[in-house]
Amino acid sequence: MYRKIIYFPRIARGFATHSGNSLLPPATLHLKSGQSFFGRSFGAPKSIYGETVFSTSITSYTESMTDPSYRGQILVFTTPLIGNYGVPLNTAPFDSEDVGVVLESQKIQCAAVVVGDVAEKYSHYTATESLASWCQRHDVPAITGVDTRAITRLLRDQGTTLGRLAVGNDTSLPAPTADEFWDPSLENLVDQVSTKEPYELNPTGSVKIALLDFGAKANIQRSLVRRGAAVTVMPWNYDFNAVRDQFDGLFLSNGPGDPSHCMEAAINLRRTLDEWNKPVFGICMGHQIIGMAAGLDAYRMTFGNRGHNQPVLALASSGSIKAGRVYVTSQNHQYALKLQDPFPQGWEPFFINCNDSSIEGIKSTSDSGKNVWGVQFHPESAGGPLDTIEMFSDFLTECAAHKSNAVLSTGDEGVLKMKTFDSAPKIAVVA
Ligand SMILES: NC(=O)CC[C@H](N)C(=O)O
Repeated sequence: MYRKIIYFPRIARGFATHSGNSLLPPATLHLKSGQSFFGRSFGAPKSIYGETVFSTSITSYTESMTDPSYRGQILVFTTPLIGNYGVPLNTAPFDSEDVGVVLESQKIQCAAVVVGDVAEKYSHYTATESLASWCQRHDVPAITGVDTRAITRLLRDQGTTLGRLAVGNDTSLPAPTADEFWDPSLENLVDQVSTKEPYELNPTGSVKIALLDFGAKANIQRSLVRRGAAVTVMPWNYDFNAVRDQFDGLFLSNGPGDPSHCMEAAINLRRTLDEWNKPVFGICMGHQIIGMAAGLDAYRMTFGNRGHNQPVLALASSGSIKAGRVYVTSQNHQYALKLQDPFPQGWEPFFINCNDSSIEGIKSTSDSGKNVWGVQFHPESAGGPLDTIEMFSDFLTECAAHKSNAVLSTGDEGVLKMKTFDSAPKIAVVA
């Protein structure tokens, strides 16, 4: 028996927002647990199913929405006003670093977005369109005018919940029955977003990195390329062992869905780790694959961690990371590695989450003869803090250690941002 709870649209709070605008078509978010939230549609005029998750990030809706790890998810933003800085042109060269996009991939990856108040007017010097027009152009439905706090409190209590966003005429249909909901975690979403063919970025770079693409965010690629790496991006299940001698290091990217669909990659990696001693670094899904190859289990968290202010405590020192320090990190995950005692031989916990004590990183022990790191969070940010960005330099420095002619550069993300501002039009202050 599902509880039937009805939440009515919020009263509009801002003059420049859509909420409560009765000219917009109706939209309803149905949760499989029985609750329905009524609002207005500002995206594509179509209805979808997905997994309803919330993000506590206060900025970077553009980066989150283009992150392939959000594939299949109905993304609820807890920040009430979303869209106020619009959306930039995704192919503009200003920050592309030769990876082809400004945002995190070519298109919107999440299934839908849910916001309290969408900003109709936007203002930013790089913006070329509104959030609403971007969603419509990418055929992604969106709802505004719902109580995102109420939705988030439900999701925190009952966990990530399957949902349906019904738009327009579909809002007059009854809520779907339990078996009509689509569960994206049953599918191998990685296979849907990973590159089908290998390709190279910055081929003249002197340190050769193979990147297994589980749904890589562009800023991971930029963070490697900016530091001087040549990056060969490979499908997630590529037989890296057949070509590994050509590379100085292996990188495993982030990616959507349940990591157990990628067991094949963990088995391949286990062989790599047994037979190859060069550095390996993994982020989020990549970290989970490293853990599975090391013999750890991954489990599904209640509501995961999605946001840009997740504190993690370093338990060990390595490169720029100092044991005992807390780093603020960007995160987007539903699964995590299980803490076990003892840890598999040759491995140790690297970071732990200060809020929920989940594992945030693992590394090979210093006496293992290996250089392997996995982190559950996103050192590349986009969006979020750059506290751990130097982990890319740490990784590439280790990859270059056996080469006499390697030329690496500092990433200088902060400096790059200043350069971007140098070329910006003057900001007019309106009284
Ligand atoms: N961002 C990621 O790589 C997420 C990894 C995995 N899909 C999870 O949800 O835990």
